[in-house]
Amino acid sequence: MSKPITFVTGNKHKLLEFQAIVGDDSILNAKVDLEEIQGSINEISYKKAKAAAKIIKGPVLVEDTCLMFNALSKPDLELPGPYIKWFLDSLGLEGLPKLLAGFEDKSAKTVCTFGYCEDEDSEPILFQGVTEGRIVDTPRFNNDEVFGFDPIFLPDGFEQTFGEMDKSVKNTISHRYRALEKVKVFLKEKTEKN
Ligand SMILES: O=c1[nH]c(=O)c2ncn([C@@H]3O[C@H](COP(=O)(O)OP(=O)(O)OP(=O)(O)O)[C@@H](O)[C@H]3O)c2[nH]1
Ligand SMILES: [Mg+2]
Repeated sequence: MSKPITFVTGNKHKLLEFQAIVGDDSILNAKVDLEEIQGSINEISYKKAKAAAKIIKGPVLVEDTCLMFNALSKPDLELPGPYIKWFLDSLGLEGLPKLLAGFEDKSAKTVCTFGYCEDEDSEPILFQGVTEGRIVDTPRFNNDEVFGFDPIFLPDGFEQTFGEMDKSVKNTISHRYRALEKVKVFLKEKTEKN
């Protein structure tokens, strides 16, 4: 029988969304804060997957999430991009939209990149999901517990930010959902081969 897969993340909100979207009890979880290199979105998830496989000594899934402000970005340079965690830490939800104060273009993208790695000697495989939207000036949320930048991201075609909408809605349009749709196809094909 093949070894169980472990989803490695230090973020409990990611884990809850992952479980709601994937609904597969056979996937284990390990709470490890993996080292995150400076680099492109794909390089970061690639290295996270390698590092996790080395620690877990078995097949792993990891993910890295970016928030990209189009006015601040150019091809292959997403900002705040993978550094959104540190921008959030230092500016807070109230401060982040101010980065766009001098720009008319408030459009943004959330990008989620899952990495699957069979073991530390294998090449990680990446799966990406993107949701387009824009940044609102003032945080808007309903849930008691706020997840990251959800309250300032308004997905295209919706009137509620990720922070206001029901989780069941976010989990059918989010960057994480779109990346996991690809992961699910991959895991299904892998199971069928074994
Ligand atoms: O509003 C949000 N909606 C989301 O859907 C979402 N997904 C991630 N984030 C935040 O963006 C940063 C990513 O950094 P990140 O990918 O390195 O995550 P992390 O360090 O928290 O966990 P991990 O690296 O152990 O998996 C962190 O501040 C996360 O809280 C989100 N915020
Ligand atoms: Mg991280």
